[in-house]
Amino acid sequence: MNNDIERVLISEEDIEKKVIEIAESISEEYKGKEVILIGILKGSVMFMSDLMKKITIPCKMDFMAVSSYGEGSESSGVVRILKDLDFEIRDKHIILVEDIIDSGVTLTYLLKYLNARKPASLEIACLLNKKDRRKVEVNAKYIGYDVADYFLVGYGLDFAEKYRNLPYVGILKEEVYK
Ligand SMILES: O=P(O)(O)OC[C@H]1O[C@H](OP(=O)(O)OP(=O)(O)O)[C@H](O)[C@@H]1O
Ligand code: HPA
Ligand SMILES: [Mg+2]
Repeated sequence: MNNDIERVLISEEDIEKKVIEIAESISEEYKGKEVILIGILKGSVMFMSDLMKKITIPCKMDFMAVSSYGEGSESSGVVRILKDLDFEIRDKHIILVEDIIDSGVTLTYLLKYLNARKPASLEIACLLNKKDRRKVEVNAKYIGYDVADYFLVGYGLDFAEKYRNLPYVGILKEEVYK
């Protein structure tokens, strides 16, 4: 598996530091409020669980499953909801937790979908931001790292469902997906 990686872009140690920073900001800024973290399956799973463990205020977790990439390395542009929320989010403070913003299509769709349910607030916490690939603008309150336009895997990110279990974020060798 490691042989398919061109190089490590963000190490396990750096991810951990960044997760702690984001968790501290959230703990401070949402003090006294009830927060629900919504993880977007499956890519957000590692970030979601590490982040939640470092948040020091009471918070709940829920998940949605959507998919737009299928087996490929390019977004199809069509977002499908595979699993909806368990919780009612009206008047709640919501933080959407994502591994990566690429075209922005997934989060734009989700913001619109969730805003229709009238949460008290709706923000985004995302570990990776691939700005140069944006098709639709998305404003995320908490961003871990701005990254260049490489196809990335690890720490939840996959290619054809593989590599999610790598503990770092790495650049996938082009020959693997081209
Ligand atoms: O900004 P975008 O271009 O929409 O891309 C970002 C989304 O794509 C990936 O998910 P994917 O649909 O591949 O599902 P997964 O999380 O199960 O890997 C990633 O986890 C984000 O959710
Ligand atoms: O770089 C990426 N890697 C894996 N999944 C993704 N979904 C959007 N961008 C990426
Ligand atoms: Mg994916």
